[in-house]
Amino acid sequence: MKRYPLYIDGKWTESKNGSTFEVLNPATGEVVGETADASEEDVKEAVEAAHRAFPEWSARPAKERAEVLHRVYESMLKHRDELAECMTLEQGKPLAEARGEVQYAADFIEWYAEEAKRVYGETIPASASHKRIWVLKQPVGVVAAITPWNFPAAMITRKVAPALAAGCTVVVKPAAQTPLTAGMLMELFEEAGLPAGTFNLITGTRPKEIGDALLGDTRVQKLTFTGSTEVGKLLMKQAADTVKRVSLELGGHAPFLIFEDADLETAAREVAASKFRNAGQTCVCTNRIYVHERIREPFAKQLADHVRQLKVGNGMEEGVEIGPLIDDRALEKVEHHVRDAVEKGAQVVTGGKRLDLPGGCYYEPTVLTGATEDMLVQQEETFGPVAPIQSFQTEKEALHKANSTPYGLAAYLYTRDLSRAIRVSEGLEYGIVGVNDGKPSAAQAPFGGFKESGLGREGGKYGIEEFLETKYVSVALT
Ligand SMILES: NC(=O)c1ccc[n+]([C@@H]2O[C@H](COP(=O)([O-])OP(=O)(O)OC[C@H]3O[C@@H](n4cnc5c(N)ncnc54)[C@H](O)[C@@H]3O)[C@@H](O)[C@H]2O)c1
Ligand SMILES: O=C[C@H](O)CS(=O)(=O)O
Repeated sequence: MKRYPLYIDGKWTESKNGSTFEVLNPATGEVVGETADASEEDVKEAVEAAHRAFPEWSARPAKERAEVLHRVYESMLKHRDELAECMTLEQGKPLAEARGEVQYAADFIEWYAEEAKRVYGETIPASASHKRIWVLKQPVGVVAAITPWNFPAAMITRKVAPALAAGCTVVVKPAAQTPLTAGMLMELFEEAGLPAGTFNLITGTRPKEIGDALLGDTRVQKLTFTGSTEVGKLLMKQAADTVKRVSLELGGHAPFLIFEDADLETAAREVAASKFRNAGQTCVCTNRIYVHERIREPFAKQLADHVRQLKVGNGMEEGVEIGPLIDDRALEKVEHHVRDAVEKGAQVVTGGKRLDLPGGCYYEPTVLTGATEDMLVQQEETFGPVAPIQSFQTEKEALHKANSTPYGLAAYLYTRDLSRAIRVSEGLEYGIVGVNDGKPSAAQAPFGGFKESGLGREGGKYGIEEFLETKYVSVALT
């Protein structure tokens, strides 16, 4: 069983009050680990360590910062199976997905190791002949990073990699459901030779207390948060008190538009790839499926046939494709959404109930037809393996329905008509659009949302900008 203290100022340390908490396996309910339960005092010490470490780390040549990140990248790949197993034990995703997440998480480290050396400034022709103007990019300072449970590795490296590359120092607070993967990552960063205080890890079961301590500390210049829109709004308000820079990666409610020229088998495969990844617990999962009325029935059959083949079970078993939901509360939300849909007239084509496997929070991968906009599945992020289908008649109607939500993270469409693909992609009010592609996420692309799905971008050349300030210097020649 894994056990991790806090990691503050280059040292593993118990929480000030000595308290710890257990980590449960969502597939079995068994205890799989234990970590320290931080208090406000521990958070203050972590921020102090990050503040103290900032001058040296930010002054290091970018090449040296890049070399540390490259060592972390190599180490993650070397320890991929151990990291994946740890992730599956505490989060539940199937091993194959967990191994994929380790690679995805490592890709951010690699990308920002390279990006560190390309933080360029510029010169601007001054309007006065005796003046010179140049623009600098400088690290913002101490960063507080708060991350969710559904991608225990990637949501940390997608923040820590650009922050460290830019010369910032960080305090990371992972979700209480998945602190063990964070601890393993911390070990790899420590082995890579990060200076003390550069990366600090705070785990705990009192997120508000920890968040209040981070957001209330004037030494913390930046908050980068990934999680629900509800909590994101709270933190954005809190950050205003000290005008902290804020990056928010929030909730999604992705539509998938299937046009009448779609290849049904391929379209069903892409919808399933988007919908059922991590048992439907990703921010970019398809939540709403809009199918042209002429192909609604054959598409629904195609998708249901595909879904019935999916193997549900403990993610530690090779071949399992759908693991458990993270906890009972998540399971009850999915049940509530399906019950509400059926009560309002939806039909269950396959699935539609919890799976009574021993100890776990399992729900059958489900396909519904006859969905209508008044149903909860069409209004809220289900965050579970439920695929509600409804039909549309025109492109304009499909686009209107797709955009009729406060969310704007990811959207998808399937068509073989290039003009339609371009027209609809441009019309979708979303930060990420997959055209015939149900899994568009990649470390080199700018991941982020419109509207209430967030602020800022993570990944690609854009992601490091979130950790940089822009300064210009004007020199009058004497
Ligand atoms: N846009 C993205 O990139 C992205 C990625 C993953 C997950 N998400 C979203 O995250 C949600 C699922 O993750 P979750 O259940 O962990 O979300 P959550 O908002 O409940 O928790 C996210 C993190 O915030 C912490 N937290 C909760 N309340 C807090 C408070 N008052 N003050 C400070 N910290 C607090 C939690 O402990 C956790 O570490 C979904 O809505 C999903 O769409 C978005
Ligand atoms: O759920 C959140 C992740 O950001 C999804 S992805 O793996 O980045 O697509």
